[in-house]
Amino acid sequence: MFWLFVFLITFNEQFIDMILNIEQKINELREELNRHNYNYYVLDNPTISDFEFDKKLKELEKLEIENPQFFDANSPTQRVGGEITKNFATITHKNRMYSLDNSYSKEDLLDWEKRIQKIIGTESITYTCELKYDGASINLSYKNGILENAVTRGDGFQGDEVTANIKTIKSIPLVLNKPFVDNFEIRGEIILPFDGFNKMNEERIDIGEEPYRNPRNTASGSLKLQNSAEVAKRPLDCLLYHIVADKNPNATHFETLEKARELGFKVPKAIELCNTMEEVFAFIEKWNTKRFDLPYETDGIVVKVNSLAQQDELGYTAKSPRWAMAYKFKTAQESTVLNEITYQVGRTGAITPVANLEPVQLAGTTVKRASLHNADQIEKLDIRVGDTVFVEKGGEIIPKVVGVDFSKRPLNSEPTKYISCCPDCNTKLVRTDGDAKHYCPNEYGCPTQITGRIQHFISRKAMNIDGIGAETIELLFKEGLISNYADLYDLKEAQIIPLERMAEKSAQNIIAGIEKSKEIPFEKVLFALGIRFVGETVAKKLAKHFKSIDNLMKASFEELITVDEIGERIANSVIDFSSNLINIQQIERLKNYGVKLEVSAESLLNTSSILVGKIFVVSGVFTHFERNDLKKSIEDNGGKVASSISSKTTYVIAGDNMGPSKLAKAESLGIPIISEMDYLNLLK
Ligand SMILES: NC(=O)c1ccc[n+]([C@@H]2O[C@H](COP(=O)([O-])OP(=O)(O)OC[C@H]3O[C@@H](n4cnc5c(N)ncnc54)[C@H](O)[C@@H]3O)[C@@H](O)[C@H]2O)c1
Ligand SMILES: [Zn+2]
Repeated sequence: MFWLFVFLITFNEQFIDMILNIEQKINELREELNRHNYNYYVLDNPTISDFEFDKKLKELEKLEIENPQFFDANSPTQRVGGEITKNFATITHKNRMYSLDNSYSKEDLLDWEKRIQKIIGTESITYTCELKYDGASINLSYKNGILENAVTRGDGFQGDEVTANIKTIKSIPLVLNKPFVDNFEIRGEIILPFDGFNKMNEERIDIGEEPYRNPRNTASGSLKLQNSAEVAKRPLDCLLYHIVADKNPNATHFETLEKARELGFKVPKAIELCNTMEEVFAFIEKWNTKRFDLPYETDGIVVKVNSLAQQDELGYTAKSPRWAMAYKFKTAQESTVLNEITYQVGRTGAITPVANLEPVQLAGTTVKRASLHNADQIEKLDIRVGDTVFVEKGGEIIPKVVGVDFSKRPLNSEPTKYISCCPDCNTKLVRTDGDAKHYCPNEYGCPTQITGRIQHFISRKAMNIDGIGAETIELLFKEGLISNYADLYDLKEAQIIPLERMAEKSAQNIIAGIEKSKEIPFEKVLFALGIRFVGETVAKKLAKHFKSIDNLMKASFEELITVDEIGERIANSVIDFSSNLINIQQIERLKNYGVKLEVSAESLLNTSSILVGKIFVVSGVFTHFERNDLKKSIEDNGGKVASSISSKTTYVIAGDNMGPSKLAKAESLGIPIISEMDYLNLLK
């Protein structure tokens, strides 16, 4: 009896322990997943892979189903992951926005089919198969054929009103070209096609900034920018996949999508009707490889019950429709051995660590090198030479190392020590607060920075010098013929002919190309100078505003930041450049050689000085002008455009939907608010 008693107590204690452990585990998982949701949706900066995230979510789901006493309506399994922000007006969705249930295998899809067959009471179900576009979800509301507003998914109940940003996307119709029901919502995904993404990154690399990680996070981050003129510069697009309408005249999802396409919406062509799961699997197989040819990222396919009546019957769980199921493709990932970490120096001195890999086949290409981003990334993932690492390739140009297979770590492995000195000139590297990268500060003595700067100077978007390539610059530098871009204009044919792989003809071409670059307009010369953070667009703005290098180099910090879109960081960089003696001397030399360092007479002709001394703030959406053209017109006529209202503002030009805070500020300071027609009258 006594022993039985002891047994029962211990058994009970063990049981209680187990339950406590489960509760703790559930809480830990919930906390962790909430944190990842925040990083992913709010910061657009995930710290684990989607696969890992989904695995943890499934683990939590399983524990919750097995232990229903710990149910919580706020669990990440019960809620859509996004959040609303304080930066935009909050709008409550008329119809809730859901997420999608995910599956990774054909068995999962067959299980799903069984579940829904049981609910509907029939075996024969027709499906629509679509691609799953990887971006940020958006809900567009149309009233009487006109776009009323655009709202992000947010937490599914409420989202951020980002209409002004969405209006910058050319493929979204503001007015429908055909009648449809008076009120409806259409849902889609805001994406950033690879082309545009890669171009944006080239520009960032050009001005010495860290490239964006992937199109999805960049698209989603773009939607949350405060300045829609900035959004307009990003080549976003919108792919539509769902209409919600009280009086939808169509009986099926497929027909509704075709209707949406007729109305002028971009509905991708890769949509198919499937009458069996076999056909669904064939669709999956086809796109599993064809997806690499698409101009944008897809992370899977979505299978939807086609009949809208059956969709109604199936309804929704707390988080997703029962009538749809996503099937996720495995990311193109391989593991291979990391042989060496090398470090590249950019023209701005930024150091980039590069993984040199045992060659591996990945999504149709052989990968030998992959990006490691920066020191933090190496430390966070604990990447070491000799490790077997996972390499992923999306549509980005450079594949990336995403993790380590710790089970294969060699016994003698040692943590990676990030370099502390420049691999090229041995100068001690610096890293400023808030900067992810290390820099070599030896701007004018570091060989790679010197040649990098000259290579940038001659590049196509800059001085566009024919006849010289990157290797020629290296050769000329090595031979001691040039050590900065001004030296190019001193080169003589006779100095070039004797060099390796050179002949009279090539030497002539080089000299002719350099000579011709003297015709390149000032704005391109300004870009070619390689001032940090002064990319192509900023160079244009500065050239237009200051008209000559002398004016620019004399400009004060205050004057610089009054120029539209020039912030403190660029202003400081221009001032640093202008106060450096080496630069001052080089600019003087370029001037003497006849390089264009001021705006030419003809480009001054199209302009007037009617608005000189007047400062404008432009707010809202306009009918006659595109916002950027309006700004250009002000500047062309000598006026200045400022981004915020102050006592110095002369006029505020207001279009539709002017922000209420701007309106209040203008009124409180007594600044006249004029329409675009009033503005045109000013020019007469
Ligand atoms: N790595 C992380 O830290 C982290 C954190 C949170 C979420 N995530 C990832 O985000 C995803 C979860 O996000 P989610 O809730 O947005 O779900 P989801 O992206 O898996 O699927 C739902 C969304 O798919 C989109 N979609 C694209 N094409 C569609 C189509 N043809 N039809 C219908 N919808 C379509 C819709 O916007 C919809 O809201 C998971 O893949 C998860 O791994 C990752
Ligand atoms: Zn260096």
